Amino acid sequence: MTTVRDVREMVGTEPITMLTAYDATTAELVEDAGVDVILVGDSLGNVVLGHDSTLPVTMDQMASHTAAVVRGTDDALVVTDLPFLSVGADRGDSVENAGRLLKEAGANAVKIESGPHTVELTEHLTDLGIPVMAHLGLTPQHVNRLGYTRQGTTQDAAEEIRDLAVAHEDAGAFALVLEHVPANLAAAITADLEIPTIGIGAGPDCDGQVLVVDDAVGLSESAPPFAEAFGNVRDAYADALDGYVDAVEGGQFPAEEHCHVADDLDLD
Ligand SMILES: Nc1nc(=O)c2c([nH]1)NC[C@@H]1CN(c3ccc(C(=O)N[C@@H](CCC(=O)O)C(=O)O)cc3)CN21
Ligand SMILES: CC(C)C(=O)C(=O)O
Ligand SMILES: [Mg+2]
Repeated sequence: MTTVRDVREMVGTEPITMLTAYDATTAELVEDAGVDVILVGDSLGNVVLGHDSTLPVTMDQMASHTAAVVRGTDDALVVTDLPFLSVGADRGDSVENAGRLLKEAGANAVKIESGPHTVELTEHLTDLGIPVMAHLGLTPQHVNRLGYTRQGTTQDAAEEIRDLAVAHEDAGAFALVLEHVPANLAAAITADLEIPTIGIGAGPDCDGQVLVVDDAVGLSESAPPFAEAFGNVRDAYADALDGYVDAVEGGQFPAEEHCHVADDLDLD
Protein backbone atom coordinates (compact mmCIF):
# COMPACT_ATOMS: atom_id res chain seq x y z
CA MET A 1 0.00 0.00 0.00
CA THR A 2 1.30 3.44 -0.90
CA THR A 3 1.16 5.80 2.08
CA VAL A 4 1.40 9.56 2.32
CA ARG A 5 4.87 8.98 3.79
CA ASP A 6 5.95 7.12 0.64
CA VAL A 7 4.78 10.10 -1.42
CA ARG A 8 6.64 12.56 0.81
CA GLU A 9 9.78 10.46 0.47
CA MET A 10 9.66 10.60 -3.33
CA VAL A 11 10.76 14.26 -3.22
CA GLY A 12 14.11 14.60 -4.94
CA THR A 13 14.14 10.98 -6.15
CA GLU A 14 11.64 10.78 -9.00
CA PRO A 15 8.72 12.92 -10.21
CA ILE A 16 5.39 12.06 -8.58
CA THR A 17 2.61 11.20 -11.03
CA MET A 18 -1.01 11.91 -10.16
CA LEU A 19 -4.17 11.65 -12.28
CA THR A 20 -7.85 11.89 -11.48
CA ALA A 21 -10.24 8.94 -11.70
CA TYR A 22 -13.95 8.85 -10.94
CA ASP A 23 -14.82 5.18 -11.45
CA ALA A 24 -13.37 1.71 -10.80
CA THR A 25 -12.36 0.88 -14.38
CA THR A 26 -10.47 4.12 -14.85
CA ALA A 27 -8.80 3.71 -11.46
CA GLU A 28 -7.60 0.25 -12.54
CA LEU A 29 -6.16 1.61 -15.80
CA VAL A 30 -4.53 4.58 -14.07
CA GLU A 31 -2.97 2.35 -11.43
CA ASP A 32 -1.75 -0.18 -14.03
CA ALA A 33 0.00 2.70 -15.83
CA GLY A 34 2.10 3.18 -12.69
CA VAL A 35 0.54 6.40 -11.48
CA ASP A 36 1.50 7.04 -7.84
CA VAL A 37 -1.53 8.99 -6.61
CA ILE A 38 -5.15 8.79 -7.79
CA LEU A 39 -7.24 11.88 -7.13
CA VAL A 40 -11.00 11.61 -7.00
CA GLY A 41 -11.36 15.22 -8.10
CA ASP A 42 -14.47 17.29 -7.60
CA SER A 43 -13.85 18.01 -11.30
CA LEU A 44 -16.23 15.05 -11.58
CA GLY A 45 -18.87 17.79 -11.44
CA ASN A 46 -17.75 18.97 -14.87
CA VAL A 47 -16.34 15.79 -16.32
CA VAL A 48 -18.85 13.15 -15.22
CA LEU A 49 -21.97 15.00 -14.08
CA GLY A 50 -22.16 17.68 -16.79
CA HIS A 51 -22.21 20.74 -14.52
CA ASP A 52 -20.41 23.88 -15.64
CA SER A 53 -18.51 24.20 -12.36
CA THR A 54 -17.53 22.06 -9.36
CA LEU A 55 -19.85 23.95 -7.00
CA PRO A 56 -22.88 21.61 -7.20
CA VAL A 57 -20.87 18.50 -6.25
CA THR A 58 -22.16 16.91 -3.04
CA MET A 59 -20.58 14.83 -0.27
CA ASP A 60 -22.76 11.86 -1.30
CA GLN A 61 -21.38 12.04 -4.84
CA MET A 62 -17.79 12.31 -3.63
CA ALA A 63 -18.31 9.37 -1.26
CA SER A 64 -19.89 7.21 -3.96
CA HIS A 65 -17.21 7.90 -6.62
CA THR A 66 -14.42 7.58 -4.06
CA ALA A 67 -15.70 4.16 -3.00
CA ALA A 68 -15.78 3.08 -6.67
CA VAL A 69 -12.19 4.25 -7.22
CA VAL A 70 -11.04 2.49 -4.04
CA ARG A 71 -12.68 -0.74 -5.27
CA GLY A 72 -10.74 -0.40 -8.54
CA THR A 73 -7.41 0.21 -6.81
CA ASP A 74 -4.92 -2.22 -5.23
CA ASP A 75 -1.95 -0.14 -4.27
CA ALA A 76 -2.11 3.50 -5.37
CA LEU A 77 -2.71 6.26 -2.82
CA VAL A 78 -6.31 7.49 -3.18
CA VAL A 79 -6.82 11.17 -2.36
CA THR A 80 -10.28 12.68 -2.59
CA ASP A 81 -11.48 16.27 -2.88
CA LEU A 82 -13.64 17.79 -0.20
CA PRO A 83 -16.41 19.46 -2.22
CA PHE A 84 -17.56 23.09 -2.06
CA LEU A 85 -18.72 24.12 1.46
CA SER A 86 -18.21 20.65 2.94
CA VAL A 87 -15.40 22.05 5.11
CA GLY A 88 -14.57 25.43 6.56
CA ALA A 89 -17.93 26.73 7.73
CA ASP A 90 -18.25 24.54 10.81
CA ARG A 91 -15.49 22.61 12.60
CA GLY A 92 -17.70 19.63 13.50
CA ASP A 93 -19.10 19.27 9.99
CA SER A 94 -15.59 19.58 8.53
CA VAL A 95 -14.29 16.70 10.62
CA GLU A 96 -17.36 14.58 9.91
CA ASN A 97 -17.18 15.15 6.15
CA ALA A 98 -13.43 14.58 5.88
CA GLY A 99 -13.68 11.55 8.14
CA ARG A 100 -16.53 10.08 6.09
CA LEU A 101 -14.36 9.96 2.96
CA LEU A 102 -11.82 7.83 4.86
CA LYS A 103 -14.18 5.77 7.06
CA GLU A 104 -17.00 5.10 4.64
CA ALA A 105 -15.44 5.52 1.19
CA GLY A 106 -11.93 4.20 1.94
CA ALA A 107 -9.80 7.13 0.76
CA ASN A 108 -6.28 7.48 2.18
CA ALA A 109 -6.27 11.29 2.34
CA VAL A 110 -8.34 14.36 1.50
CA LYS A 111 -7.53 17.42 -0.59
CA ILE A 112 -8.81 20.82 0.50
CA GLU A 113 -8.88 23.97 -1.61
CA SER A 114 -6.81 26.10 0.69
CA GLY A 115 -6.73 29.67 1.93
CA PRO A 116 -6.12 31.58 5.15
CA HIS A 117 -9.19 29.85 6.63
CA THR A 118 -7.85 26.29 6.13
CA VAL A 119 -4.56 26.50 8.05
CA GLU A 120 -6.09 25.54 11.44
CA LEU A 121 -8.38 22.99 9.82
CA THR A 122 -5.42 21.33 8.11
CA GLU A 123 -3.66 21.03 11.46
CA HIS A 124 -6.76 19.68 13.19
CA LEU A 125 -7.52 17.03 10.55
CA THR A 126 -3.86 15.98 10.39
CA ASP A 127 -3.81 15.61 14.19
CA LEU A 128 -6.90 13.42 13.99
CA GLY A 129 -5.24 11.11 11.46
CA ILE A 130 -6.75 12.49 8.28
CA PRO A 131 -3.84 13.36 5.93
CA VAL A 132 -4.43 16.62 4.07
CA MET A 133 -3.21 17.62 0.62
CA ALA A 134 -3.39 21.41 0.29
CA HIS A 135 -4.33 23.18 -2.99
CA LEU A 136 -3.32 26.77 -3.83
CA GLY A 137 -3.31 29.03 -6.88
CA LEU A 138 -6.37 28.52 -9.05
CA THR A 139 -8.95 26.93 -6.76
CA PRO A 140 -11.98 26.16 -8.95
CA GLN A 141 -14.40 26.24 -5.99
CA HIS A 142 -13.65 29.99 -5.94
CA VAL A 143 -14.67 30.46 -9.59
CA ASN A 144 -17.16 33.17 -8.66
CA ARG A 145 -14.32 35.19 -7.12
CA LEU A 146 -11.36 34.22 -9.33
CA GLY A 147 -12.71 32.92 -12.64
CA TYR A 148 -10.43 30.31 -14.23
CA THR A 149 -7.56 32.71 -14.91
CA ARG A 150 -3.92 32.26 -13.91
CA GLN A 151 -3.13 33.14 -10.29
CA GLY A 152 -0.11 34.59 -8.49
CA THR A 153 0.88 36.88 -11.33
CA THR A 154 1.35 40.04 -9.22
CA GLN A 155 4.02 40.45 -6.53
CA ASP A 156 1.39 40.62 -3.76
CA ALA A 157 -0.58 37.63 -5.03
CA ALA A 158 2.59 35.58 -5.48
CA GLU A 159 3.76 36.39 -1.96
CA GLU A 160 0.36 35.50 -0.51
CA ILE A 161 0.45 32.07 -2.19
CA ARG A 162 4.06 31.54 -1.07
CA ASP A 163 3.19 32.39 2.55
CA LEU A 164 0.10 30.17 2.50
CA ALA A 165 2.18 27.30 1.13
CA VAL A 166 4.56 27.51 4.09
CA ALA A 167 1.64 27.92 6.52
CA HIS A 168 0.01 24.73 5.22
CA GLU A 169 3.27 22.78 5.37
CA ASP A 170 3.70 23.97 8.97
CA ALA A 171 0.08 22.93 9.67
CA GLY A 172 0.93 19.39 8.60
CA ALA A 173 -0.20 19.11 4.97
CA PHE A 174 1.63 16.16 3.35
CA ALA A 175 1.65 17.65 -0.16
CA LEU A 176 0.53 20.76 -2.03
CA VAL A 177 -1.20 21.09 -5.40
CA LEU A 178 -0.30 24.31 -7.24
CA GLU A 179 -2.73 25.14 -10.04
CA HIS A 180 -2.29 27.66 -12.89
CA VAL A 181 0.51 29.73 -11.29
CA PRO A 182 3.71 31.02 -12.93
CA ALA A 183 6.41 28.36 -13.31
CA ASN A 184 8.96 30.53 -11.48
CA LEU A 185 6.61 30.98 -8.52
CA ALA A 186 5.98 27.21 -8.37
CA ALA A 187 9.75 26.61 -8.53
CA ALA A 188 10.35 29.03 -5.63
CA ILE A 189 7.61 27.40 -3.53
CA THR A 190 8.99 23.93 -4.34
CA ALA A 191 12.39 25.10 -3.09
CA ASP A 192 10.82 26.62 0.06
CA LEU A 193 8.98 23.44 1.06
CA GLU A 194 10.01 19.99 2.22
CA ILE A 195 6.65 18.45 1.29
CA PRO A 196 6.05 17.64 -2.38
CA THR A 197 4.47 20.18 -4.70
CA ILE A 198 2.26 18.72 -7.42
CA GLY A 199 1.68 21.08 -10.32
CA ILE A 200 -1.13 21.54 -12.84
CA GLY A 201 -0.33 24.45 -15.10
CA ALA A 202 2.55 25.27 -12.74
CA GLY A 203 5.62 24.45 -14.82
CA PRO A 204 8.23 21.68 -14.75
CA ASP A 205 9.89 22.35 -11.39
CA CYS A 206 7.22 20.92 -9.10
CA ASP A 207 7.92 17.56 -7.44
CA GLY A 208 5.03 16.01 -9.36
CA GLN A 209 2.34 16.64 -11.95
CA VAL A 210 -1.43 16.12 -12.01
CA LEU A 211 -4.02 16.29 -14.79
CA VAL A 212 -7.69 15.44 -15.18
CA VAL A 213 -7.60 11.95 -16.72
CA ASP A 214 -10.09 12.81 -19.47
CA ASP A 215 -7.77 15.63 -20.59
CA ALA A 216 -4.66 13.39 -20.41
CA VAL A 217 -6.13 10.62 -22.59
CA GLY A 218 -7.81 12.96 -25.07
CA LEU A 219 -11.42 12.25 -24.10
CA SER A 220 -12.47 15.78 -23.09
CA GLU A 221 -14.27 17.89 -25.64
CA SER A 222 -12.34 20.90 -24.40
CA ALA A 223 -9.53 21.15 -21.86
CA PRO A 224 -7.68 23.94 -20.04
CA PRO A 225 -4.74 25.50 -21.92
CA PHE A 226 -2.21 23.86 -19.56
CA ALA A 227 -3.42 20.32 -20.27
CA GLU A 228 -1.95 17.92 -22.83
CA ALA A 229 -3.68 14.97 -24.51
CA PHE A 230 -1.38 11.92 -24.64
CA GLY A 231 -3.83 9.98 -26.80
CA ASN A 232 -7.06 10.42 -28.73
CA VAL A 233 -9.56 8.36 -26.79
CA ARG A 234 -12.46 10.54 -27.92
CA ASP A 235 -11.94 9.52 -31.57
CA ALA A 236 -11.37 5.87 -30.67
CA TYR A 237 -14.56 5.92 -28.58
CA ALA A 238 -16.58 7.53 -31.40
CA ASP A 239 -15.23 4.97 -33.92
CA ALA A 240 -16.28 2.07 -31.70
CA LEU A 241 -19.76 3.55 -31.24
CA ASP A 242 -20.12 4.08 -35.02
CA GLY A 243 -19.09 0.46 -35.49
CA TYR A 244 -21.80 -0.74 -33.11
CA VAL A 245 -24.54 1.33 -34.75
CA ASP A 246 -23.46 0.21 -38.25
CA ALA A 247 -23.32 -3.46 -37.25
CA VAL A 248 -26.80 -3.45 -35.66
CA GLU A 249 -28.31 -1.48 -38.53
CA GLY A 250 -26.51 -3.66 -41.09
CA GLY A 251 -27.56 -6.94 -39.43
CA GLN A 252 -23.95 -8.10 -38.68
CA PHE A 253 -24.51 -7.92 -34.92
CA PRO A 254 -25.37 -10.12 -33.13
CA ALA A 255 -23.67 -12.93 -35.05
CA GLU A 256 -23.87 -16.67 -34.33
CA GLU A 257 -21.16 -16.54 -31.65
CA HIS A 258 -23.16 -14.05 -29.63
CA CYS A 259 -26.31 -16.23 -29.51
CA HIS A 260 -27.45 -19.53 -28.09
CA VAL A 261 -30.31 -21.76 -29.22
CA ALA A 262 -32.20 -24.16 -26.93
CA ASP A 263 -33.15 -27.07 -29.25
CA ASP A 264 -35.48 -28.69 -26.69
CA LEU A 265 -37.92 -25.81 -26.62
CA ASP A 266 -41.26 -26.47 -28.27
CA LEU A 267 -42.18 -23.09 -29.66
CA ASP A 268 -44.85 -24.06 -32.23
N1 LIG B 1 -11.58 18.70 -17.85
C1 LIG B 1 -11.22 19.50 -16.84
N2 LIG B 1 -9.91 19.77 -16.64
C2 LIG B 1 -9.49 20.58 -15.62
O1 LIG B 1 -8.27 20.76 -15.44
C3 LIG B 1 -10.48 21.17 -14.78
C4 LIG B 1 -11.84 20.84 -15.01
N3 LIG B 1 -12.18 20.03 -16.05
N4 LIG B 1 -12.84 21.31 -14.20
C5 LIG B 1 -12.46 21.96 -12.95
C6 LIG B 1 -11.30 22.82 -13.14
C7 LIG B 1 -11.53 24.00 -14.06
N5 LIG B 1 -10.22 24.22 -14.61
C8 LIG B 1 -9.93 25.18 -15.61
C9 LIG B 1 -10.88 25.47 -16.54
C10 LIG B 1 -10.61 26.40 -17.54
C11 LIG B 1 -9.38 27.03 -17.59
C12 LIG B 1 -9.11 28.03 -18.69
O2 LIG B 1 -9.66 27.86 -19.77
N6 LIG B 1 -8.33 29.08 -18.48
C13 LIG B 1 -8.03 30.04 -19.52
C14 LIG B 1 -9.13 31.08 -19.62
C15 LIG B 1 -9.40 31.75 -18.34
C16 LIG B 1 -10.55 32.77 -18.37
O3 LIG B 1 -11.72 32.35 -18.44
O4 LIG B 1 -10.25 33.95 -18.29
C17 LIG B 1 -6.70 30.69 -19.27
O5 LIG B 1 -6.08 31.13 -20.26
O6 LIG B 1 -6.25 30.73 -18.13
C18 LIG B 1 -8.41 26.72 -16.63
C19 LIG B 1 -8.70 25.79 -15.64
C20 LIG B 1 -9.29 23.21 -14.14
N7 LIG B 1 -10.17 22.11 -13.76
C1 LIG C 1 -7.26 19.08 -11.17
C2 LIG C 1 -7.22 18.71 -9.75
C3 LIG C 1 -6.09 19.33 -9.01
C4 LIG C 1 -8.54 18.85 -9.02
O1 LIG C 1 -8.65 19.46 -8.00
C5 LIG C 1 -9.72 18.16 -9.58
O2 LIG C 1 -9.61 17.38 -10.55
O3 LIG C 1 -10.82 18.37 -9.03
MG1 LIG D 1 -10.69 19.69 -7.40
